[in-house]
Amino acid sequence: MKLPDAFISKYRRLLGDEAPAFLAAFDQPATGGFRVNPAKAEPTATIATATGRVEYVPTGYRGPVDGKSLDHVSGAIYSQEPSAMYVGEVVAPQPGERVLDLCAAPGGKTTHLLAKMGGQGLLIANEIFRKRALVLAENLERWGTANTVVTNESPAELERQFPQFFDRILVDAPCSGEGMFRKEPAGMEYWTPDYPAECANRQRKILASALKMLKPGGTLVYSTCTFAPEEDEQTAAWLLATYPGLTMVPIKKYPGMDDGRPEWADGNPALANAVRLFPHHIAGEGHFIAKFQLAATAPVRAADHRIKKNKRHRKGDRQNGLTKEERQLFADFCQWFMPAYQPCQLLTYGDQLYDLPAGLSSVGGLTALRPGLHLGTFKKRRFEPALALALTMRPADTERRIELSREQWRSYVHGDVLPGPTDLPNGWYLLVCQDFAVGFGKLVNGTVKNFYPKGLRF
Ligand SMILES: C[S@@+](CC[C@H](N)C(=O)[O-])C[C@H]1O[C@@H](n2cnc3c(N)ncnc32)[C@H](O)[C@@H]1O
Repeated sequence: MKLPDAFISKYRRLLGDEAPAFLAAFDQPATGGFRVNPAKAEPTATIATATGRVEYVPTGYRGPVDGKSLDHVSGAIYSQEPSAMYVGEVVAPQPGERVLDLCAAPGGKTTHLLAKMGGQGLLIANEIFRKRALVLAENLERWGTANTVVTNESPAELERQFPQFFDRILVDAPCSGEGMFRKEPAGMEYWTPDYPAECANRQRKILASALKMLKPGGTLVYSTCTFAPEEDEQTAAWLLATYPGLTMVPIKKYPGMDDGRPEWADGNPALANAVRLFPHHIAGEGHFIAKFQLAATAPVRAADHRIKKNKRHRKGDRQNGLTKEERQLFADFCQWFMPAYQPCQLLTYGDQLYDLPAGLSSVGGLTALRPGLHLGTFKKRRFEPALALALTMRPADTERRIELSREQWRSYVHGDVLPGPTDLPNGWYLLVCQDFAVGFGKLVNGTVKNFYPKGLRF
């Protein structure tokens, strides 16, 4: 790979004797991997093609991912290169906590955090760029999760809405991406000797917002996929120098992981608590991770978070934005399909019905692409369940299910109408293939009408 000359001389200077091995790693192929979704059936077909486990991530494997496979499309796996997987382990969110993933798209780390939270608590996944936020929403929908709100906001706007609110915050920052050069060599075109310092400036602004949202006693994880000390140790040093309430939390180092380099910043020995994953020491593309804890001194904010109500939904006989007719339609659907379902807080956005996770009383003040679990759409006098709901379910969660063969699943994701059982009553069914919930179908007199979203068909 033709690396920029200034990049080569910079790392020769920084790494000395190690530089040849570091630079040679850029000529090796990129490392692939995937994590398994613990909330779904085991993706045995993809695991069978794995080349090994990721030693430091219980759900992590090395190996290729087929983006059109049943395992991927049903959200049983997420494709992620191995060194990026360590970030979720370091954040280590607990079930029931409030977690913010501030720079979340396309969602690799978010899905990892969600898996660790086991469906309990609240996760806000934010992305500043709308197009990327839409991809994030789609990836999280496939992973299948009820306790997530996807927002498309600037860190500064979120900071106004969530003062001292979160137990854990991840800032997986936009960076100079030197660890992505192998996978996406085009990234080198943006690289100049000054680029890391420009990125560092932006990172400091994002981190300043993040800290305003962290509860006293809470933890902040800062990570990048670059090797540049300006963004890595020097940003961590800036945090410690600027916020006296912050201390660095030591991160466990597995074989092949390096300490942070205090000498690449202001010499503060605490910086050694950070971790560096270098591609010439451990198989992966490369990452820097630092973890901080905020002192538990300031008063903690009250538990319930209130933001403006969505004005659209205050009129008439509406409760939480639902008309009487809509409430009835959804109750009828629940009775038929999921009688045990206990919604947290139903809420409508136009004709879309969501279940807002506990801990938020509304998302009216935010640009929320997914204000919780997308349950479905109200059409003229009927309710149509959403793919997102199907993908949060285990087949055993409903008796209204129809098994598809692998060939039928291929026809389903292609958008075809399928032959169905003739001995079942008409109505909505969860379609299941090899223990994975794959979507909804409507059985009408022995035919399964296809409700797989048109934009996802292949
Ligand atoms: C390294 S990527 C995040 C990757 C993601 N965490 C994952 O694991 O899939 C950084 C993200 O920060 C976003 N970003 C760029 N500028 C930003 C800003 N000023 N504030 C917040 N996020 C920003 C980028 O659009 C990008 O999606």
